[in-house]
This record gives sequence, C-alpha cells and structure tokens, in this order.
Amino acid sequence: MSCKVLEELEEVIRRRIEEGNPESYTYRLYSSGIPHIARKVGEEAVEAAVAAIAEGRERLAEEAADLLYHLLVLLNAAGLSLRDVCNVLEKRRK
Ligand SMILES: N=c1c2ncn([C@@H]3O[C@H](COP(=O)(O)OP(=O)(O)OP(=O)(O)O)[C@@H](O)[C@H]3O)c2ncn1[C@@H]1O[C@H](COP(=O)(O)O)[C@@H](O)[C@H]1O
Repeated sequence: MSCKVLEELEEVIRRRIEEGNPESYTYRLYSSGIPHIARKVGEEAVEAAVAAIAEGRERLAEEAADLLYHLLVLLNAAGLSLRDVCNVLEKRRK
C-alpha cells in the first residue's frame, strides 16, 4: 500500500517539528503534548463519523483529511511513523 501525498505530508510534519517555528500549527500542536493531540484526533474522528452519517461524501472526505493529518502528528509525537502502521497492516493482510 502506498499513498504518496501521505508520505509527503508526514515529511512536512517532521520538518515543521524539527524547525520549531511557533507560527506553524503543526509545531504548536506537537508542542501541546500527546494528551492534547490525542484529544484532537478523537474530535476529528467524531467529526468524520458525523459527516458520514449526516453531511455527505464531500464533507466526509474533508473530515477524513483532517483526521489523517492529526493522526500523523500523533504518530510522530509517539515516535512512530506511517511505515510502522503499514508494517502492521502488511502483517494482517490475508
Ligand atoms: N494538512 C494539514 C491540516 N489539516 C488540518 N489542519 C489544521 O487543523 C486545524 C483543525 O481545526 P480545528 O477547528 O479542529 O481546530 P482549531 O480551533 O483551528 O485549533 P485548536 O486550537 O483546536 O487545535 C485547523 O487549524 C487546520 O488548519 C492542518 N494543518 C496543516 N496541514 C498540513 O501541514 C502542513 C504544515 O502546516 P503548518 O504547520 O501550519 O505550516 C501544511 O502544509 C499542510 O499540508
């Protein structure tokens, strides 16, 4: 499985965190710590679920993009990468 834009986004996130620029939303989110980032991931997941039920496919795609972005920041903060997640998915593949 590969998704080039996700890999590129992961790299941008990694760079923003390394640069430590407080104007970057990514850096500010990262700096807020895992509990806060995890709460944002939960909120974005709920927003995606609501969109799926009541707001249509376009909104769902947008909310899913928000969720994936926040999940990538959470993975980075936890010392994990998209590669680690892909490894799990590959092992599960039947
Ligand atoms: N993909 C995203 C992305 N998706 C969502 N968001 C931000 O996530 C936030 C979510 O909005 P909310 O209303 O839930 O939260 P908020 O009130 O703005 O923020 P909180 O104080 O609640 O955290 C918005 O500010 C969005 O701009 C993103 N911010 C950045 N990116 C990517 O990350 C890259 C680096 O961004 P910067 O760190 O801003 O340079 C960008 O080039 C983009 O590609």
